[in-house]
Amino acid sequence: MSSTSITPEHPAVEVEGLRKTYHGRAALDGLSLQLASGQIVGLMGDNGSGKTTLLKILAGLLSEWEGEVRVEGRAPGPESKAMVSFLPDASFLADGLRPADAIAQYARFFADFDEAKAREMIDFFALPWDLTLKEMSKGMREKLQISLAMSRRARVYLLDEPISGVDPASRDVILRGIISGFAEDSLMIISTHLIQDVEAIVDSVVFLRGGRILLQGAADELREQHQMGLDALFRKVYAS
Ligand SMILES: Nc1ncnc2c1ncn2[C@@H]1O[C@H](COP(=O)(O)OP(=O)(O)OP(=O)(O)O)[C@@H](O)[C@H]1O
Repeated sequence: MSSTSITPEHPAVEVEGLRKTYHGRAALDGLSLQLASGQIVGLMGDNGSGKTTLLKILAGLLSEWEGEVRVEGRAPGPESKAMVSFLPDASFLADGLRPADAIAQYARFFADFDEAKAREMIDFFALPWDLTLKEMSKGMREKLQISLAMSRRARVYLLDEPISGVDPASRDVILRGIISGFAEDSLMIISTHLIQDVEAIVDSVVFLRGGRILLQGAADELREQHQMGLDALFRKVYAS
């Protein structure tokens, strides 16, 4: 992906000395990170390592943290939020909505939302137009939410565990949908435990542990340097 990207003047995401505590305990502990656009980044880490906390801060959904955060050169706020499409790990749509209602809701909320693209993705995923979210399976809901999140013309896409809880065949379909929706000059960060599943689509990875970066780099370089796949590398560095 990176070979066709344009080089922006500033990284799409810049984080310096980011610290976030909950009840005095650090979820992010002085984290620094710079990510250029034009790539898909795998954000990986064990349970509680701070992935969701980081994504929520980048999405402008959490306050009361210390450090410097810039998204497309702006501090998290209304301006940065307009450029960020965030897919939370839990369902965020009302149970009674059907796909067309959800599309209408997104169109009202987001100026950069492309309704036609959302319809295309929903058809790509072969989702039923007549079912409400409540009547859909978890995998179907996940696909619908991904269709909506990917149909914004955002500069930064933040996907929190987009393939957790769906069967392996659906994971592949979801990842294909995600790639088809990815504009190559934007930045996408995908948090996941399922490294093997995303390995083929990520350009670079960030491994978190205890709210800090354990390892970061281009996927190809890490594979070459360590002579192993990212999944094996993850297991090795987290076991040590
Ligand atoms: N609302 C909250 N109140 C208190 N503690 C929280 C809250 N949200 C997160 N934490 C704590 O912050 C730390 C980081 O949590 P976070 O959800 O960011 O990790 P994660 O890497 O996304 O984990 P997982 O892989 O399990 O989803 C954990 O210790 C968690 O208990």
